[in-house]
Amino acid sequence: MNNSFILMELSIQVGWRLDAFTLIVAAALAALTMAASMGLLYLASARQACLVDWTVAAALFALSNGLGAIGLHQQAGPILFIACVNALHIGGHFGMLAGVRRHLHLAPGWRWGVLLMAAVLAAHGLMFARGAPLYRLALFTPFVGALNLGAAWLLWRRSEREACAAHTPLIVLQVLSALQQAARMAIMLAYDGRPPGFLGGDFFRTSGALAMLVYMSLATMCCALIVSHQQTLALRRASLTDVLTGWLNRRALHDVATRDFRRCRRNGSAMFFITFDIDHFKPINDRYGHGVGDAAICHVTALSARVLRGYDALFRIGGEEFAVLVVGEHAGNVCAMAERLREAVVATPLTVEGKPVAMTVSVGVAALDAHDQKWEDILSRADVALYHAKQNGRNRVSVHGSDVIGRGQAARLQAVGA
Ligand SMILES: Nc1nc2c(ncn2[C@@H]2O[C@H](COP(=O)(O)OP(=O)(O)OP(=O)(O)O)[C@@H](O)[C@H]2O)c(=O)[nH]1
Repeated sequence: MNNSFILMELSIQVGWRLDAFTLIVAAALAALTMAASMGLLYLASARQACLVDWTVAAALFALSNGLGAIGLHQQAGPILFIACVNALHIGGHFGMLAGVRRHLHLAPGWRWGVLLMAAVLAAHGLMFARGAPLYRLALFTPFVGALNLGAAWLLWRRSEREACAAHTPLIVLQVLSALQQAARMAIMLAYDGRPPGFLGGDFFRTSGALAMLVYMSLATMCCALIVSHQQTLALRRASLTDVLTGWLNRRALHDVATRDFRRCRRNGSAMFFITFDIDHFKPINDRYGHGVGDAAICHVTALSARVLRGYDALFRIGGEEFAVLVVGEHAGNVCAMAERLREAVVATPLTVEGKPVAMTVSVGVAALDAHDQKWEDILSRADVALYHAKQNGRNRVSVHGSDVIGRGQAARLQAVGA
């Protein structure tokens, strides 16, 4: 049974009375609270731009309800007054969608929102819209429903896996809002614009104001939840990322490698570490200064990331030492990848003050072994191979374990250990 009918029944049995004017004032206050909450959250710390859209949306709702309360108090208003109430209301729903779009890194499209509000104002000039509230409801409900469902659909389709839980309440709220608007319109149409009383008052106004009050209260919570969860994710990402290169740090290495080691052990998949270190890096620092040293590190990581495209497990594990975790690849491909990495650094010198500065890297490769107890065992073998590459003249790839090297690569790569 529809919620509205349940409440009608209850109001008759229990004798509830909620007057529309009080409800509209309460909805305006709830909208003001949301505007203040979103605005303060933006100023206080979060600084997420979607908060600005949601502040504007809530302010439009507050204005719409405030004007609605004045109109109701004066019992009637000119059509321009009603047009402003409706345009602001639809603008508020557009603002909710704009905030969702910006949160998902899409353009908020406020230009379309302003056009929509202007079109709503202009539509009140039509004979049809000048008539009974039922006609306006029939005209505008599909737009509000589309805005509500559009926001829900975007959140559902474009949510990252780790943000799903925080997005779900707003998705549900937007869908319920669209359903509520459709149910309200259907009841109005079914009773030809004159349904029985609702909670002791006029159905059209009382149900609309009550729905608005509930929507504003819940939207405040849903939007705040999304923003605070986003902030938590950003902090977590920052704690796992190296500031200079944007590569993952040692803490992230521990999390990712522990998870992948267990999975590879279970599935019997291959797992490799490629470690590499910039050769003679200290002289670059000493000669050109730390700033150029930092640029050299970024130069090498950018080149490596291009060669290792598709592998996002790239780690900075020391000052100028890096590791790449590769899972499920053939040993031959991993060795070829390590060689391409070395070649890319040789082929692309760093430019300092317009002059090329040659750079090279030494690379070590090791694979998961049947006796390994932990991922650190593979990494330390890759480090042994890297040390071997350094000892044997640098600018070369050494692979731990001759069995890891394919026959085709044996000529170019050096094997270390058993
Ligand atoms: N600019 C800059 N230098 C760093 C950073 N981290 C470590 N270093 C420097 O990197 C240098 C590493 O020097 P070494 O370990 O002697 O290695 P190397 O000179 O590259 O020699 P080999 O590795 O043996 O080829 C040290 O001078 C560190 O101060 C950083 O983030 N930025």
